[in-house]
Amino acid sequence: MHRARGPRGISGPVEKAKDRKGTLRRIWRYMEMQKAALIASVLFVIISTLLSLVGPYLIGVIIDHYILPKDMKGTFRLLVLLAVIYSATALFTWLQSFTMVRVSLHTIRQLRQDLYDKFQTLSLQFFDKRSHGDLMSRVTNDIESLNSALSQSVIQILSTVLMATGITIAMFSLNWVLAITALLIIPVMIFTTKKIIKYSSSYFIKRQRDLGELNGFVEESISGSEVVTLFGKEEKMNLKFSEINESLRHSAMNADMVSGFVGPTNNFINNLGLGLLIGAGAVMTVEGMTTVGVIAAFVTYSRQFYRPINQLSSLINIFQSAIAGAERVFEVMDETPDIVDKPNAISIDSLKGDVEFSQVDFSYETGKLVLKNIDFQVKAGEKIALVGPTGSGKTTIINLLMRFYDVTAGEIKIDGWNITDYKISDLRKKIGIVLQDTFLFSGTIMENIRYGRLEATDEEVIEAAKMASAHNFIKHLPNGYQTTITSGGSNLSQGQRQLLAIARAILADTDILILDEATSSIDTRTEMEIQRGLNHLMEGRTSFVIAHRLKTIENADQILVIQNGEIIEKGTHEELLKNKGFYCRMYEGQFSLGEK
Ligand SMILES: Nc1ncnc2c1ncn2[C@@H]1O[C@H](COP(=O)(O)OP(=O)(O)OP(=O)(O)O)[C@@H](O)[C@H]1O
Repeated sequence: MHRARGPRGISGPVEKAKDRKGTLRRIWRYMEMQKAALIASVLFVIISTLLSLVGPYLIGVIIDHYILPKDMKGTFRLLVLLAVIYSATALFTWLQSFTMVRVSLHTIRQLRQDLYDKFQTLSLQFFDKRSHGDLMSRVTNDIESLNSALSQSVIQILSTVLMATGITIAMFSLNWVLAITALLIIPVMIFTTKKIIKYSSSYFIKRQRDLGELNGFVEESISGSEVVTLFGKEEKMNLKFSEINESLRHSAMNADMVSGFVGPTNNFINNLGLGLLIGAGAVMTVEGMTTVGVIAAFVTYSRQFYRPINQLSSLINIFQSAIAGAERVFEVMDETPDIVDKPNAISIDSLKGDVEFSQVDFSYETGKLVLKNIDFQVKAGEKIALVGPTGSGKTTIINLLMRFYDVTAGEIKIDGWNITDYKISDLRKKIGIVLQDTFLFSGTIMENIRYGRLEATDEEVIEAAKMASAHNFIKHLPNGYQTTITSGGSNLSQGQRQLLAIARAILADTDILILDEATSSIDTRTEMEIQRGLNHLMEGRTSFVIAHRLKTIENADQILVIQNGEIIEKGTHEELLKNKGFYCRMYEGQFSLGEK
């Protein structure tokens, strides 16, 4: 989430962590690994703060004891000392931020790694429940805001507090009347800043909302650009966009204008305070209660004092929202993976391919059964077709077989063992999928096919492409197997993408195969090639085919007709036709539409 931030660090409403202590403790556990660097950094902060306290004091001494008595040599000597002190301050400030950035980056790297590792262990069920944008934002924004909080705000908060304490002590030890005069101005400053922030925060909320709406709108119109063009809605979208854009300009302007008052107002109050200090100092000097040098020291101190105090509230805000972000990251880390290997999970090199579903029930959300009493057996090497209306549960059966989800009741066995007995990664490796929407990544055709088995040689890749009937079209591409595919494969036709997926699956040579047939129409020639490729692929392998055109499954060993999560008919094509049930009606429906 983008956080609106006004000038001079004034921000919109700050999100607070629910369990701040617990989250801090966990962040600490990460930072602890860098203990030495952390201690060094704190030490550097203390040294640089102490050094910057010496400066103003020394200026007072120079004025009173050297400049006023006209001791030029002594003045010069002390000026050199002052230069050394200021240089050392700069050096230690740099050292302190350098070590802290290191600590922070190491911490963040570990955190990011842990979060990524965690993602790998979570099931699809977890990802179903959350928006991808939200998860992405945890990996990027939340971790990044923690990074900037750790590398900057923590140290700044510490140095501000140290500095404020140090200056207060120094002021009181120099002259308590002047100290009280200088401090008087602080409550006034805090009070006015608070008032302005309170007034501007409603504008910030509005700006944040407008910004969110704008981002959402842009995201939608980019991802839906085809649909927009198709329906000729460009003009309407443009109008809507300029409306939101204008609204954002308006709210951002209000927010920035109001918060822009803070800086000048504080400056004004600062100067007022300074005037007061000098006035009081002048009277006291005349009365012999203080010296010009002390006034000079006070002026410098109060400059050093007000600036960090001004920033403190925004620093604390940054820190708080970073803690809230960290809490969201930890939330993901605390998810217990619901699908894990059993302690003695079996490793497998190969599967024979006997599959059995016994009275399997399943629900994605508790209480809403998507599959009811699914019961069937498949012998190794058989071809099983799953047919049924959309939403009937065909993909869900496959999801269960791959163990993307675990059954709610009943059991699934492969080669006589419950699938929960196998190592999940082994099981998934032995089951190949050719999906409707083939996943192609940007890279060459060769690389995309090789994704099926990374150690395959070029010859093996070409052999697989030949078996898949993909070789012909690849050969005619400008760069053959070296042709680059744009991400998602948009420079290939749907049929060509399917052929590549088949080649990939042939290369992967898995023991069980799942085919999700393409729904979109493909020209007859490519269709025949795909069919030929698929027949090669399915030969001797247990294959599950989610079929949309019944023509392609006439030769299946078993057809399961699914409706509303139940198997309503089961048998071969001929048997089901004879039954004159649902399948028969579907088949005749497609036949009369000329699909046969
Ligand atoms: N991740 C999910 N979370 C919740 N419900 C889901 C999820 N996936 C699918 N469903 C629901 O489960 C039911 C079965 O869906 P499934 O995808 O298995 O149907 P399908 O037969 O494969 O449909 P299609 O032919 O359209 O692909 C549907 O009602 C669907 O809305």
